[in-house]
Amino acid sequence: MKLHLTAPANTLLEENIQITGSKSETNRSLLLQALFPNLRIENISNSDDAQVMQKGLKITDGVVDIHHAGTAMRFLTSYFASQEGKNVTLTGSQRMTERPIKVLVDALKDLGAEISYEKNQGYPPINIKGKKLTVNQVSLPANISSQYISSLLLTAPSLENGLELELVGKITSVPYIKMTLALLSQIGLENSFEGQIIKVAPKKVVDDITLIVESDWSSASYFYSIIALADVGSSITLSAYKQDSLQGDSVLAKIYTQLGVETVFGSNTVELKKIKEAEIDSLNVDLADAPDIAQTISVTCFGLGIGCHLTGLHTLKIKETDRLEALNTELSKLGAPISVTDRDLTLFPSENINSGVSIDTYNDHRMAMAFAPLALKTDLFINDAEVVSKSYPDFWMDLKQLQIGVDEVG
Ligand SMILES: O=C(O)C1=C[C@@H](OP(=O)(O)O)[C@@H](O)[C@H](O)C1
Ligand SMILES: C=C(OP(=O)(O)O)C(=O)O
Repeated sequence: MKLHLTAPANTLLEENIQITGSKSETNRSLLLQALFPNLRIENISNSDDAQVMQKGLKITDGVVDIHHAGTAMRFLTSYFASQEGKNVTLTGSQRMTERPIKVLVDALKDLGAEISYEKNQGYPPINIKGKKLTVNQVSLPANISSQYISSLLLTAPSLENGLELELVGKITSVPYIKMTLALLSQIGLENSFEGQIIKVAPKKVVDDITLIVESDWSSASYFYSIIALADVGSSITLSAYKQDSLQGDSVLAKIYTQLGVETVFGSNTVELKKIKEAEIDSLNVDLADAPDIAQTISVTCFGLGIGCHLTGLHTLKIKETDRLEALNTELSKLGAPISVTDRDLTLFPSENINSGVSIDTYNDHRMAMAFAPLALKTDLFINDAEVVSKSYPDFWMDLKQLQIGVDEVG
């Protein structure tokens, strides 16, 4: 599906939007619910990634296809490795077979797991024969993906002797690890994170607790971008959000103040208000803790005509696509003066935005959603726009609610 996006007649916006639950919190909660069936979950994400996770958790034998869902791939690996009697092959989309999993598989093998590669060493598909894991200490590199660590931590409480992880090297995407531990704490599972060591105690039963998933902050980023590009005085209210979020991407509230957007927290809402034009020439941010908002921020800066220097992007090359290359290619098509390395992105200030450009999305939901706000500045096309369903199936409907023109073209 190719979409033509055009500016709303009035770029002074005022709207309320309900956003689906965080896919990160949902997929963690679902795994915990599989281990402790008396847990309840509210505000579950309606994303594809949450659906494949739900389906995957029900399978005991045979092939589990998790499509593009990185969290499902990684979280289910530890889960199945520790489930005695289950024998599954975990696979996914073509891109998933290019996203590395060796660090996690090596750690699980050190704990006694039986896992083998079905095609390329170090990559899905993998075959897992579930076993009782009794070894409880392992070390693993922490600078490639935090999902390997969260995966081990989520399964840890169900292991006979719990788990002690030693994280080697600089730890990346730290808030996601803290989110995992916070959810364990919410259901009464003892854990600690000191320096490079994380410990989780074993437990067989937990109290009847309801986990309430906060709405997705990465999804909120596209509305931050829209408000930053809209007229001063515009406002969008998003629900359901809270100030003490578990999601690292809530750092958006702070980052976007530099782009003229104020965030006002209500009892379960955030109101994003454009209070002034951005007063900086260039935005400098380290996104090692919030890699998923790199695309949004670079496109906002381009739309505002300001530059940016985004660092800490070393994980972007192994996500749904090589996001650094994809941003370089698509922003260049729009006329942006941009350069990327394998860990940072620099955009120079420029006034010109080419119109009528077709943005390629590379099977990456965030490519589609990050470029969409540019419709406030110029008309553009989004190729394969259905990719948004990976995390935010209602995205295009919600844009229409803002009176942005969203029209399917042949
Ligand atoms: O644990 C999670 O829910 C996630 C961790 C991050 O991945 P990395 O740790 O690989 O950066 C993030 O990019 C991804 O969207 C979700
Ligand atoms: C990187 C992402 O997802 P995952 O790694 O879970 O596929 C994302 O949603 O931006």
